[in-house]
Amino acid sequence: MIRFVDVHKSYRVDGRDIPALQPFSLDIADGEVFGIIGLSGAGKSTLIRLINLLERPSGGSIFVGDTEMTALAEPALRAQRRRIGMIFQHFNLLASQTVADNVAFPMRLAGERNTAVLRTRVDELLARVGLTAHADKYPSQLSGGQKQRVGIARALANRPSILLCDEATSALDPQTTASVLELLAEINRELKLTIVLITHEMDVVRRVCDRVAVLDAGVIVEHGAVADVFLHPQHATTRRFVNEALPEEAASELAPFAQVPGRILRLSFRGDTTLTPALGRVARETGIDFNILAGRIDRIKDLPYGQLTLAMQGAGVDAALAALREASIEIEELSR
Ligand SMILES: Nc1ncnc2c1ncn2[C@@H]1O[C@H](COP(=O)(O)OP(=O)(O)OP(=O)(O)O)[C@@H](O)[C@H]1O
Repeated sequence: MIRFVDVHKSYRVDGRDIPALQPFSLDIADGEVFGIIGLSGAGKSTLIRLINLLERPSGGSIFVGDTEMTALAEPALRAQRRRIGMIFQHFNLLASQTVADNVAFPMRLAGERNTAVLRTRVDELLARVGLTAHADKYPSQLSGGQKQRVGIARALANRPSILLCDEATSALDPQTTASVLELLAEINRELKLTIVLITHEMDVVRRVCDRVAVLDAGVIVEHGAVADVFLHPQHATTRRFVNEALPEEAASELAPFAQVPGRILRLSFRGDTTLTPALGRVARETGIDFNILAGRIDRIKDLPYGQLTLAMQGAGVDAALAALREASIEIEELSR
């Protein structure tokens, strides 16, 4: 468990304290993928760097497991930091060292000198990230996605229990982003590692995170299970992020429905309800008519979900809505 208790952070600039994070408390559970999303300057980097105390909080306590990080002196803190791996937007690899030496670097730093041990571990890590054939290359000979895989292998070298990802896919194209996110999900599943990632893209959150916190100007305005936040965003900033990830839905809300007869409804299906023909059955049973205006079927991490915006008409609409709710379909009435 990573636990923030009444933590806040200000930076001192020209003798003045500039607040970066307002007081907050937050728990991140062992083994989960936790996303922190926010616009530039919202405080994401500050928040993630508090976990390994690359930034010290101005107040409050931070715990990793049973250890109060904020109470540790420098040598003990260095030892604790080895339990926390980190990857970065611009990879931060050593240009003059090979892939294998980059991966071995944190082990050497931790005092490992046995070349056989180092080689075995490096081989194992490079196999995990799919770079066995690239061990003797230099970073400049690799693509962005390959560099980030080296970054991931290096971050895992000392067998951390937490992996911090600081905008790890922001410099990558969409296809490479997808494959790096898939690798992070696999590492989370197989190594049971806790992953905390910061991003400004809701799609990154949708693909890999279990829970998410939304940061807006230093304040956590919303946090919860990704499916809940995604399907029912409460805060204006969250809605903006969700609309970026679901452009068709956003467009459908703006479409001029004035010409369409009936009540405009948005139905959300999650998990098993996406697989049942509930809408057809309810329409037959209640005699309503419906006209589909927009829709999408996708996944939130491993959870299939669907959203349909439709116009529904007929005497049986209220009975139909009750029957759909009975079938665990969420319904929102959209105003025109
Ligand atoms: N070392 C620093 N000294 C002074 N102010 C800082 C420092 N680091 C960050 N800040 C300020 O703190 C606020 C939060 O910055 P932070 O980098 O945490 O945000 P962010 O959400 O990660 O932004 P980005 O996505 O642009 O990296 C900003 O107003 C920023 O200018």
